[in-house]
Amino acid sequence: MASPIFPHLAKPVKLIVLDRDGVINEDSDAYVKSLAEWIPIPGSLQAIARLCQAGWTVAVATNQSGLARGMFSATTLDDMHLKMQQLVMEEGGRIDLIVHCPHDPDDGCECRKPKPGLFRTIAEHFNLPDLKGVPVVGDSHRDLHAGMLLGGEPYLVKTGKGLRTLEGTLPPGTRVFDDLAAVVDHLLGSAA
Ligand SMILES: O=P(O)(O)OC[C@@H](O)[C@H]1O[C@@H](OP(=O)(O)O)[C@@H](O)[C@@H](O)[C@@H]1O
Ligand SMILES: [Mg+2]
Ligand SMILES: [Zn+2]
Repeated sequence: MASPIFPHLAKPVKLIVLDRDGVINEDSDAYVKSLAEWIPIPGSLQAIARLCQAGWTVAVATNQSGLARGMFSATTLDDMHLKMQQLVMEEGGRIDLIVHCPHDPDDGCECRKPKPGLFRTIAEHFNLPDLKGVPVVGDSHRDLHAGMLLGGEPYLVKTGKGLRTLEGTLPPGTRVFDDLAAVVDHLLGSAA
């Protein structure tokens, strides 16, 4: 948060925003519809815990149109996020905020990525004017685009739909890594 008197002394905000499907857990073209289908990507939960232990705040921004499509209930989604939170906590970390878009693509909402609504909610939650300098990690172009609209720094992972996304044109300045664990190695300076 910029200090009102000495903005140049404002501490850098160690906040990161993660996409869910294809970054934290395995994605599926048939949607992740149940607790059993919510399977962590190897290394991702531990990567989140390493960030937390280094003083980072972790937020998740996810499109969940499967709700509007009737593929799973809000209760099932809550159960998935409880499982995600519990597994991260077992690794010694925590997820500070999870925001999701429950709408159908045709609903014309403001929160479905690539629109910036979820990222605006995250910035407001942490009393930030924007997400300048905040890493935004995704496997789809819409994740990166939405985060950049608030000033976020785009990071693409090759997990989930990442390799497909790589076939297209990436936003300028996008950094590409194999997976979330490699992004965290980079951010914590522990990359070999
Ligand atoms: O990657 P995040 O945002 O966490 O979640 C993506 C999911 O909500 C689903 O989003 C769908 O896109 P449509 O919503 O049908 O366009 C499809 O891409 C599914 O394969 C995917 O599982
Ligand atoms: Mg995704
Ligand atoms: Zn929405």
